[in-house]
Formats: sequence, C-alpha cells, structure tokens
Amino acid sequence: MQGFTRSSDHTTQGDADFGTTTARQTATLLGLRAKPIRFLMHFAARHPVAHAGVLLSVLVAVLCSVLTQYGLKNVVDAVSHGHGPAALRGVWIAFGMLAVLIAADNLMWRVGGWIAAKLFVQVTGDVRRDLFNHLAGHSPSYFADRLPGTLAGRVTATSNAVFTTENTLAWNILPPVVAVIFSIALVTSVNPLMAFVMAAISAGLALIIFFLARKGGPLHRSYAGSAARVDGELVDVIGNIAVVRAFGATFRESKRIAETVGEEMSARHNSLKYLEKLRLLHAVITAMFSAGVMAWVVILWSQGKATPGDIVLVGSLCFTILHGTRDLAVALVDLTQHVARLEEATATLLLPHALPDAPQARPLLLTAGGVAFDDVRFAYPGRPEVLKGVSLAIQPGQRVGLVGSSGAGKSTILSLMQRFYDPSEGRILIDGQDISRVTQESLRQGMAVVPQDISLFHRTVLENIRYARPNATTAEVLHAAELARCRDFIEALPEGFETVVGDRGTKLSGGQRQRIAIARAILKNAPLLLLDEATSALDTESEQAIQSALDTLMEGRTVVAIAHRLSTLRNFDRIIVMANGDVVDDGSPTELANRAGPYRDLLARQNVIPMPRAA
Ligand SMILES: Nc1ncnc2c1ncn2[C@@H]1O[C@H](COP(=O)(O)OP(=O)(O)OP(=O)(O)O)[C@@H](O)[C@H]1O
Repeated sequence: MQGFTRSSDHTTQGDADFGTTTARQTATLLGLRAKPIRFLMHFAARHPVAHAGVLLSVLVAVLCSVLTQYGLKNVVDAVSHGHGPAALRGVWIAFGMLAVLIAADNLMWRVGGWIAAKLFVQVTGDVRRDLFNHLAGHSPSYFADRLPGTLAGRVTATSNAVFTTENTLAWNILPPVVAVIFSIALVTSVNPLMAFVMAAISAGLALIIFFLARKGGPLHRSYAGSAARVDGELVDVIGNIAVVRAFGATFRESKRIAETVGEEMSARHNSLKYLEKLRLLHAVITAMFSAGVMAWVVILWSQGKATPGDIVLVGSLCFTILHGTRDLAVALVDLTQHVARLEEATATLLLPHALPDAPQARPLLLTAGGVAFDDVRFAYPGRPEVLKGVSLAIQPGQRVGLVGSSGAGKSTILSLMQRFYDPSEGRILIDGQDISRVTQESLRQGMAVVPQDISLFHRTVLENIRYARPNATTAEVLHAAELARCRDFIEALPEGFETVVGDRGTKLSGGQRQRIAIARAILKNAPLLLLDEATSALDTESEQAIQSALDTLMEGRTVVAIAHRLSTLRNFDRIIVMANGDVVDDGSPTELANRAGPYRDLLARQNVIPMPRAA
C-alpha cells in the first residue's frame, strides 16, 4: 500500500521496547501473586546498596543507644568512688564516652532517615509503575468486570502498603529486635541468669503476641477488602454523578454509600479491637516482668553482688527490653496488617493476562490491507454465542459498511478485528496473517479506530489529537484538525488548542468529540480504518462537512464502518447486513437496494431513498 509511510512513524521503538519489558515484568510479577514478602523483596532488591545503608545506620544507631545506658552506669559507678582527683578524672572520662555515644546515636538515626527518605519513595514509585504496566496489558473483559476506582485504589493501596511495611521494618521492627538482643547481652555482665530469664521471657512474649496477631489476619484482610470496595463505589458514583442527578437518586446513592461505609467501619473496628486486646495482654505481662527484675537486682545489691551502677544499668535495660518487646509486638501486629493488605492487593491485581501475545508472535506485516473472517464463532464470557460462524473476505482498499439491528454483533466484529477477544472457533486474517499470531502492538498500530463511545483524556485538545501519533508536529495536528472540520470550533474555545477538555471530554459536545476522534484517525494515517458510528453525533450540516473529510480519510484504505444511518454509506463499495450473529445479506449498496431483502427493508424504514420499484 502506498501513502502509509507515516503510519510506521508512530510504531515507535519505545512502544516495542515497552511490549517486551512488560512481558518480562508480567512473568516475574505473576510469580509474586499473593506472596507479599517475596513481592517486597523483589522491589527492595532493586536498590541493594541503599537498603544496606539504612540497615547499617539503624544497627549502629541502636548499638550506640543501648551502650549509652552502659555509659550512664559507668558515670554512676565513677561518681560513687568519691571526690578525689583520680575519681574525678574517671568521672570525666565516663562522661566523655557517654557524650560521644549520645552524639553517635542521634547522628546515625539521621543518616538512616536521610537515605530512607529517598529510597522508600523510589520503591513505591517502582511498585506503581510496574503494577500499571501489568494492568495496562489486561484485555477489555478484565476492565469490564471491575470498577476502575477499585483498581486504581488497589494500586495505591499496594504501593502504600509497601511504603509502610518498609518503614515499619526499618524503624519499628529492626531497632527493638537489635536493642532487646544487645540489652540482654549487657545484662549478662551483671548476672548471666538474669539475662537468660529476660531472654526467655522476651522471646516468649514476642512469639505469643506475634502468633495471636497472625490469628487476627482474616479480620485485617476483611477490613482491607471493604476499604477497597468503598473506594470503588465512590469513584463509580462520582463518575456517574450526572446520571445520579438525572434520576433524582442522590438519596438512594447516599444510602448505598452509607451501607458500604458502615461495613468498612465495622470491619475496621473489629480489626482495631483485636489489636487493642493484644496490647492489653502485653501491658499486663510487662508490668509484672519489670517489677520482678527490679526487685531481683535490688536483692543482689543488698547482698553486695551488684553496684549502684548495676541497678541503674539493669533498670534502664529492663525498660529498653520491655519497651522494645512492646514496640516489637505492636509493630509486628501492624506489619501483619500491612502484609495482609499487600497480599490482598497483589492477589487481585496480579492476575494473568487473558490475551497475551503468542510466544513466537511477530509484528504484523501490512502490505495490502485485506481482512478475512474464516468461520468465526464467538461468545462473551458466560454469555450465549454472539457470532455464529461468520465468514467474510474484505478486499484491500474496500469500503465495507456493517448494518443490522441492535445487538446483531456488528461492534463485536470490530472488537475481534482489534483482538480485544479471541474467537472461540475460526480465524481472523489480515493480509493472510492470523491476528492471534502477531504482536498486539503492531496489530493496533495498523488500525485507526473512531469508536462509538468517544472518551477523551482530561488533557488539552492538542494532546488529545496528538495521542494518535506522539511525534506529530503541531502543524500536522492542526492540519488533521482542519481536515476533520474541527479547527474552527477548537479555535473558538477559551484557550483554543490548549483548552483542557474535562473528564472524558465532558466540556465538549458529542459531535465535537466525534470530530476530534476523526482528527486523531486522520493523524494516525493507518492502512485499516474502523468506524463505529463515526457520524452518529453530528447534525446534518456537520455531517456533510465531515462526510467529505471522511471520504478523504478513507481514500486508499480498507474501511469497515458500522452505521445505523444508512445515508452515510452511500459511497461505500459493499454493505454487509447482520442479524443474530450471522451475515444475512452482502453486496454493493445499489445491488442490495434493488432487490428485496433485509437491506431494502432497512432503507424503507429509514426513508433514506425512495423505495426502488420491485422487480
Ligand atoms: N462486553 C460484553 N460482554 C458481554 N456481552 C456483550 C458485551 N458486548 C456486547 N455484548 C452482547 O453481545 C451482543 C452483540 O453486541 P454488539 O455490541 O456486537 O451488537 P451491535 O450489533 O454492535 O449492537 P448496536 O448496534 O446496538 O451497537 C449483544 O447481545 C450484547 O449484549
């Protein structure tokens, strides 16, 4: 085919690379589904040096912080040696060591905090990017079955859960673990048996709390699920607020949201109540434990087996250990909540793609632009058959109009050509290549589509048109807008081509949106053109204007167009009439209009042309 040199311009290398990268990412991500810890490790492993930096700073900071208590014991023991010059020198040395430890303690926390501030944010960015890439590879049926708000909410929840988990591990789990172990080691210097008892009780306590916390997992998961449902419902209702108003359904919707929020609140309450019970259990045990240890060291002192400094050391280490195990228990409980959230979100998001590229998929080689349906059967998942053995051969450069009653299967034909679904039987060929064997990226790059339901991005008009070919110059975009007869109305907008079109293009009329979609298709300049009711929202005047633009656009391309208004198909080479998933008539418009059949009946119903005399 000639004239399509530009169509390969937008087959950007970036898109091709994106395809292979995401295929690899997808395979890796699917292996991490519902495995939150491995999911976390996968992303953490991308920044090994920075993670090692945070780990080391926290370790040194905690060691210094525990040693500070040993430094305090030295000061107390030195002070208790009296006021002589030698004793005083000892006091100052002990004080100097204490001051250095306090400074190092504070400094190392800040070093860790500084590295983590950048690192943890980077990790969440990686998570969001990879999850989006994976989501974008799903087939339309995946999105048809799910609320967009729920999906967006889950991506956010996953990256937030990763961020909170990393923070919890770095600041709430690692420090108390190291502090407790090191404190117990220091208590050994006073009394090994006391250290052993402390170790046994702390370990037992941490284990009990941890296992009880895990038992609460279903409560936390139920909360995570209901929170995601609230997000989804909110986005769905806000997105359809015009419909809500039109049907006076604000009260109904507010009641529905209140019910979903009520479920979320009750799930959250149950989850928090369980955590509070655990904290209470820990508080009781720690109070008894600290009283026992302090009494023990006082008895040792009364027997002359411990110095005053030892009382200070054991007292402060005892608090470090108790606070450490308490913080650890609370953090472990929080961690199980974050991990549950991560598990739930990855289980929902990391589903395999329904329509991956075939393993040996090659780019589509578009030479002439011929399309063939070879005995194609198709049913939407869980629905009755929509196409019942359709066979068609569309010649290169032919303009084919698809007509027929609503629900006949016309849009399904266009969806299958774009490989949004695979036929259950039969094949679809473009220039002799089975489209299930070519890369989806190359398939869609060979087609320009003007859909029935045009949604624009909440971006400027210029960006929306340029979406078809990101490297198009501004002059090319303006030219496409002119050919699509939309330049005048765009320039009349408050900021012309720089006007932001509103959510899904709501600040434009249906006809204006349609003309922008036509401008996009003109700019894309692809060999195959699919039009789904491309002129349905235009008034007669704009339709005439756009019809000539469409004629220019269709020149030399293979066109498959769905039209309810048959007048728009006058210049077409061929009309295919569909009914109940079958082709029931096929021929040139004149041929079909001149013989009795479903097309002539449709013409008569629409009064498009005077009913030709029956033979
Ligand atoms: N995503 C979907 N999931 C399930 N069923 C679907 C889906 N899309 C369409 N259908 C069903 O498939 C049948 C054919 O629909 P299709 O949209 O192809 O018809 P159509 O001829 O284009 O109709 P219209 O002229 O009203 O657009 C209909 O019964 C429809 O309800």
